Amino acid sequence: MNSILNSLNDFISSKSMREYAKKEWNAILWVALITITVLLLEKVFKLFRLWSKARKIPGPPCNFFFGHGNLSSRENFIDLLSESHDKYGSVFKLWLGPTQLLVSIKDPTLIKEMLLKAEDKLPFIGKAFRLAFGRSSLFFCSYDQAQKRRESLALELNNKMLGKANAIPKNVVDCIMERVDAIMSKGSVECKLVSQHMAFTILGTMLFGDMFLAWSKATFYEELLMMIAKDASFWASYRVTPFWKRGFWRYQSLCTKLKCLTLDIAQQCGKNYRLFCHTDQNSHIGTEKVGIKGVSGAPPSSSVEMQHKFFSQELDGHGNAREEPCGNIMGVMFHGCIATASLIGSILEKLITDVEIQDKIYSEIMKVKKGSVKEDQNIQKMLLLLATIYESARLLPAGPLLQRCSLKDDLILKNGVVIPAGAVLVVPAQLLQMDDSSWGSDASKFNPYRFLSKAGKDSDLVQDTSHTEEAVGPIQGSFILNDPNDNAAFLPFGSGMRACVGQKFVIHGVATLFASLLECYEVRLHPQLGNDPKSTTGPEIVFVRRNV
Ligand code: HEM
Repeated sequence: MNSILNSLNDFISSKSMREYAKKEWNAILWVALITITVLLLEKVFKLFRLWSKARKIPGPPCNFFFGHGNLSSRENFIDLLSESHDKYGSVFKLWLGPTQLLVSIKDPTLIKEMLLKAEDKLPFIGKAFRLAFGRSSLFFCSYDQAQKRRESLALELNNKMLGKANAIPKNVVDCIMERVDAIMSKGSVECKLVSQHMAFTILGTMLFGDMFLAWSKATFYEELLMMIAKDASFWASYRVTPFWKRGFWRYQSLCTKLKCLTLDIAQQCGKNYRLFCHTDQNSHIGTEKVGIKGVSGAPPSSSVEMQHKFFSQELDGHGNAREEPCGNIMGVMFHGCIATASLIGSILEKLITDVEIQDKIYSEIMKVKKGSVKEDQNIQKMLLLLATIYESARLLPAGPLLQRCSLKDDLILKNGVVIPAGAVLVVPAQLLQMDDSSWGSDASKFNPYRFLSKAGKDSDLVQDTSHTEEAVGPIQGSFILNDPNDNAAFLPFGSGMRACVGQKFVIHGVATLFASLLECYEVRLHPQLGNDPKSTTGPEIVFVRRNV
């Protein structure tokens, strides 16, 4: 009897347990269903919000659900933007997909406003850096995450490095010149290759110090960086990271090698700094021991201090455990080398095509040198050289678009246009930098004098001095150099909240390099190999030693 009662009890309790479990399960399913519905409704609501706000921005009609995606893959996207701006005005929209809105802005005043207000970058750019170099804060899409590191790098670059007469030390320039001599002994050089090498040496010594010049793995590092640069955008363009592709893993192994090399040289730099500080600052032993070339006996310079600060922050992940050690160093090397090489290449090309300007810059360099008691180049006085750098940057073909977005808030421009949050904002910088309305009728021509004004009359810009008496001789005293950023259509370094933090450093560094280069050499187009239209490496050039 007892056993019957027990089994009846068990049956009832297991039945109520089952029912309880069933109810629990149903409740979980309901909660999941409600959550998914809320999330979907939120997405649909956001989509309607995006569509209704975007409706007010002019643009080509879009009858296809997937938008103008086919147009964005048109061979020359810049031509498409140019045509659409002519048709729809200074702000227009394109749908790249049902949820992807692109807004292009061409009016300089609106651009300035937008670049100040839109603080975030496109997730695509952050992804390219993250896939190659791991998580880092510089080049991160959200401004909040990048701000602190941006500010510290900008402060270190601008204050400490520019406190000196030259942005890059003389021994670095000498090292590059030695390399140019060695290349020249073999004949002509490819413009692209020599520019890349110059940029790499400038950036390497800026970040890693003088020991970078003697680093045996520097050539391999340069090759690795260029291989990664070739494929970075391609792998980042996948929506889902393509772990199943062999090519992706080959790319990842290149990135891992680069990380190991960066850690290696960064740790050596850290050790060097400590050794450097522990030895008697007035003795020569310290620097010889650690192999620092060309600075024997000098106390730790501000640039060495900067490197130490940069490395200690980088090696300990800048206090953020989620950051890849040295991720920012690799990012700066990557972006800095490519962009600086492109600028140096652009200057070299302009100098070989405008020999008259090259001769004038040479006279200017010699005049400044004669009047200077110090061995350092006095770059600030080389106005035509600096104006040539600005003008080459203006005509720089690299980076035709600036890209931004505002991840959280809508953007309201002064002209009343509301750009919904999450839209891709582009500025066709290349179009703007060659626009007649901002630069005059000779906008597409190389004319460095557009950045010079007659002294005493601020607004009196030099028009075309190529045939005037003044233009033949050096120009200091009678001219002043305009701030290129005064013209809102000067955007080779971007503008606003996410503008390039390396602008001043690069302009001064490249000027120092060219002042030394042009003092010793004339740069000429190779008479036979010169301009091969099929060449992907730029024109072949020769450096002809001057008889001084
Ligand atoms: C000729 C050389 C260079 C050019 C033409 C250049 C150009 C640019 C441009 C166009 C941007 C985007 C700006 C924007 O969206 O408004 C940028 C961002 C940046 N540049 Fe450069 N750059 C050069 C060299 C350098 C160097 C040498 C460094 C560092 C030492 C550097 C550090 C940065 C950083 C950190 C950013 C990212 C800012 C951010 O996303 O918050 N750049 N650069």
